Amino acid sequence: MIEVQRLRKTFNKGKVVAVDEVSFSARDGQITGLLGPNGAGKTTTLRMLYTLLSPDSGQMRIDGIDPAAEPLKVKQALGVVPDSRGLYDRLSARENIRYYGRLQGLAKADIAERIERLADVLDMHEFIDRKTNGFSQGQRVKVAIARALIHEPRTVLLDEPTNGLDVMTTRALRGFLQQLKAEGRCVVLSTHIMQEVAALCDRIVIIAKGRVMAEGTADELLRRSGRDNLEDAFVQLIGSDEGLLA
Ligand SMILES: Nc1ncnc2c1ncn2[C@@H]1O[C@H](COP(=O)(O)OP(=O)(O)OP(=O)(O)O)[C@@H](O)[C@H]1O
Repeated sequence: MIEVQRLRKTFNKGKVVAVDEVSFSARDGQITGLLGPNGAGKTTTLRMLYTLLSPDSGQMRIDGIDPAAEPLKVKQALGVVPDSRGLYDRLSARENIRYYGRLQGLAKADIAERIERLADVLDMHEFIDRKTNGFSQGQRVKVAIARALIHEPRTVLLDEPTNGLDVMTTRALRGFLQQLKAEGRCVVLSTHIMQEVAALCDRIVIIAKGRVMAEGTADELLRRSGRDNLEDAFVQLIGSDEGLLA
């Protein structure tokens, strides 16, 4: 469970307000989507949650833990797929994932067994022992996801996870995220693709210009906007369709 209250982050000595009093919650057993155009503040919000940035003000709790006060504890509780997938190119996929398992303090045998399981569900066997240098986008995302999940975190944050993926890989990834949800995990993803939130998310947090414009289920957002399709509802709630992809 994630709870965010009045989170604020500025850059360039306060001139750029990236995140402006953002509040939302994300529950276990649900997929929550942060939907917003480019530059809305999605990545900055996620970075604060996973302790890469510290907020100027506001509160965050992940399963009751404050990332600012207990960053190590939060790192153990979270699985993160960041926007830059950041793999070690000279290591194989298996070595990349194993390295994270070791950082999380897992036993070698457990890591080996979990890598096999993740390679099965993410269909990675064909490339698991190749160096990641030269990997396709889809292969890189799969390694980043396996790496994020090696310690079986309760909460999973994914920054634009389907960016650059083809239709088949996107479908497979969506199925995988549904599986994480069915296991009772709290899944939060950011995207600027409307179809993605419509297809996948139980709750949608619409962000634009650093602010939450609306939050709710797809049905609630439709009702609130008075529109009969999500695309029109999003445009109505954000005030523009600039930067959003259908
Ligand atoms: N390190 C930084 N220094 C200065 N400005 C930044 C920094 N990081 C983010 N910003 C600015 O903060 C705003 C929000 O950026 P952010 O990356 O959070 O948006 P986003 O919603 O993730 O967008 P996208 O969909 O393009 O990834 C933008 O105006 C961006 O230029």
